[in-house]
Amino acid sequence: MSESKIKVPAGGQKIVPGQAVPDNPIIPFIEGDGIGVDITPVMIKVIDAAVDKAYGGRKKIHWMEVYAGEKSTQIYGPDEWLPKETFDALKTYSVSIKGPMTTPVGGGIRSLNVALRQELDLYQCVRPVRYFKGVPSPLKQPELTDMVIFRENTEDIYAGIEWQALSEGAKKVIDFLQGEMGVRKIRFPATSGIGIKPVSIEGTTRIVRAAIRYAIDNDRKSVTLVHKGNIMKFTEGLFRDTGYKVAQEEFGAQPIDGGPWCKFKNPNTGREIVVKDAIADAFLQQILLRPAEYDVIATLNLNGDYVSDALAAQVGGIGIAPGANISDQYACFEATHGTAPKYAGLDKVNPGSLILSAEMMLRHLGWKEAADRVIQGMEAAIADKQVTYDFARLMEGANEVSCSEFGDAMIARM
Ligand SMILES: NC(=O)C1=CN([C@@H]2O[C@H](COP(=O)(O)OP(=O)(O)OC[C@H]3O[C@@H](n4cnc5c(N)ncnc54)[C@H](OP(=O)(O)O)[C@@H]3O)[C@@H](O)[C@H]2O)C=CC1
Ligand SMILES: O=C(O)CCC(=O)C(=O)O
Ligand SMILES: [Mg+2]
Repeated sequence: MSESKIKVPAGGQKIVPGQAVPDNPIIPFIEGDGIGVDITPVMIKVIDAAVDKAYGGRKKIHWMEVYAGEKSTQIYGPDEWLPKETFDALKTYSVSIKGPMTTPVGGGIRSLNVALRQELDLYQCVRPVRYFKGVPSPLKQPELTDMVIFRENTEDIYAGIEWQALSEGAKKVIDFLQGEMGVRKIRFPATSGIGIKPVSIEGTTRIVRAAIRYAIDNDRKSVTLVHKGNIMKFTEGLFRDTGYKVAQEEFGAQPIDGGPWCKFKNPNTGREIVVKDAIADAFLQQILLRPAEYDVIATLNLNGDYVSDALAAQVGGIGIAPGANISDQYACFEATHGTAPKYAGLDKVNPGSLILSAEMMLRHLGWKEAADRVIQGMEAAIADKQVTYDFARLMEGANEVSCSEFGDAMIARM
């Protein structure tokens, strides 16, 4: 067996699901490709400072680097994009954080990000979208956008089940569809690539359940099922119908005016939670024109990907868009954006999205006081107009700072 490349930090302890989080947890992190080299060290510095300021040395994260993506190929060998010991560490230590990883277009390796989500069954991609005062936005009232996206993270066309045009596999699938299933709608059968879109009752039930539970726990007003079920009836339509069923059967929601919208009383607060749906194209215009009408969003994998970036832009861009990938056992936090390769190594981009992803991680650990410090530092740095290029180019009188200087500006204001 080859020697482990992972150095387990002395003095740290494992987080065990179902048990109290230790004061010295070991948290594995993947640096990430592209701008990962810029944002990941800044995130660690900011989070360490927040934890220290909140707990005066009583609690401390023991960071443990694990490898995936380009760095992994340098350390383990040319074809080792996602080593087994990385998977094992993410499972063993339960809670982790990662930088972005590159996925080539058209060919080459399949997404490592998607592979991680599928392998660990991280079925909830949770992406909160909120406005920080002072951030430049294309909207007149960006503060009206306050949503939390629950994106299904393991199914859909995003699962990557495809056959390349002109390949033996594509020919076989097309022959089967035409010969055995009576399909007549493939316009150019000889030159089509083929993709499969699995959407299940089980997968939909668990993501919608998670979204509704979140709405209950966080006293939110509505959960909107976003789908394209008018066109893709047996996949996206199934998502909508199953979503309403979960609301009615598991949470006792009652139809409004004969349905399909329904509502139930939040058992904690007595306030009503409405469960409704929107067709994805209409939803994308509504979030711009009437954002205040949307709150918690439950949607399929590909829609969730598009909606995440669109909503991030409404509140100032992808530089401050955090996220979490969560299963019933594990959690791996990551920003919404990618590797932004043209900025890699320039100490330029906004580290806010990864820092806010780590802030979600602190709340997940129950370290609320440290998470509050992070928000305080972020709000104050932006209010003082100490911002990275992405905000500075759209703000009057801003002082443009580097990626690492933004982290320092946050720490100085916690
Ligand atoms: N979870 C993951 O690991 C993800 C990985 N990816 C992968 O990343 C690679 C690059 O994808 P790409 O489509 O370019 O999308 P990116 O999200 O990487 O970048 C697109 C643009 O968004 C802006 N941006 C991104 N991150 C930041 C930041 N931290 N601060 C400020 N601005 C930022 C920049 O805009 P501007 O040019 O205006 O300055 C950038 O050019 C692809 O291989 C893709 O597959 C993509 C998404 C998620
Ligand atoms: O895996 C990738 O490269 C892209 C993933 C992505 O865009 C996302 O999850 O938001
Ligand atoms: Mg995306």
